[in-house]
Amino acid sequence: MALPPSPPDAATAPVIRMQGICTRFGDKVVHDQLDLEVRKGEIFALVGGSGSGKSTLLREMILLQRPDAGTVNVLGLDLHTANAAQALALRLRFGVLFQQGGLFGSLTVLENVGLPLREHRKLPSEEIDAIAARKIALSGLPPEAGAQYPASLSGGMLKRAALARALALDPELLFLDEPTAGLDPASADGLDLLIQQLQGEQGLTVVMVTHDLDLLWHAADRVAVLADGRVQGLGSMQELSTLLQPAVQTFFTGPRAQAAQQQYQQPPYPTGDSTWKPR
Ligand SMILES: Nc1ncnc2c1ncn2[C@@H]1O[C@H](COP(=O)(O)OP(=O)(O)OP(=O)(O)O)[C@@H](O)[C@H]1O
Repeated sequence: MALPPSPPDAATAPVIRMQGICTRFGDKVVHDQLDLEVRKGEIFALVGGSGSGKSTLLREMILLQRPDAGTVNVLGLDLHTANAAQALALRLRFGVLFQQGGLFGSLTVLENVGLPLREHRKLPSEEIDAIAARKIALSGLPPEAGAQYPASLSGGMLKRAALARALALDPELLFLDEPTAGLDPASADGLDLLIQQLQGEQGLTVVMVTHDLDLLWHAADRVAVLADGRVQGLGSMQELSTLLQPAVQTFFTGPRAQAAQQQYQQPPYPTGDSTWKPR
């Protein structure tokens, strides 16, 4: 007698499943029968050369764009057949940090972070401010940052404020488009740690597009390398480093790539510290 199918393992069940994705702009084929799965609770990175279709893929996951063919399923909802109400309900379950931050310059940080709550939750104003203040703290900003306007913030603080807003509605999924782009190394390192902390403490699934090799080595659980319209390699950076495909090897050759790998393999921890473990 045939055994019943085993139930999906909740720990590794896909929260995003893309199958047979084809995307074209005019004659240009960006995705060609691309398949991809993101598992619950992981930090998943999309990498690839310029124009390889990373941002387009991210836009297809967050309902900003439709592929020409294929299916996209996010948190159990098939985006192709979803109606407007289902799509809106899904949007409220994920947060997005766009590359430019996207904060409103005429609003304070506290008002910016509170905006999604004002739009989508019927809560008293004081409660919204209190939640927004908690998200600001969670994002590593000092409480006084809430009263500041975006123009007076540094690049690193702006990213954290935008992250606080992306977290306002307690998302299950967090999408990050080049989260460390344009940041000085110290701010970028701070954001690396924050992303890992959020994933660990809030149980978030994180999907990010990045070129930041340090972020990939230190934070990403799995990395998908896009080239020629498909995923050419998938795994941890350690696993990818053993693959020979040229599109994958790009991330492991050259002085910057090697410096990032060495830094990961020789972290600054006291020698003899047996409690330290690499991710
Ligand atoms: N709305 C659009 N209209 C026409 N072409 C587009 C559009 N959006 C993206 N493209 C093209 O699709 C290709 C993939 O773009 P995409 O932004 O997804 O690449 P990417 O991998 O994110 O690149 P980068 O790392 O440079 O940001 C590029 O050649 C781009 O010019």
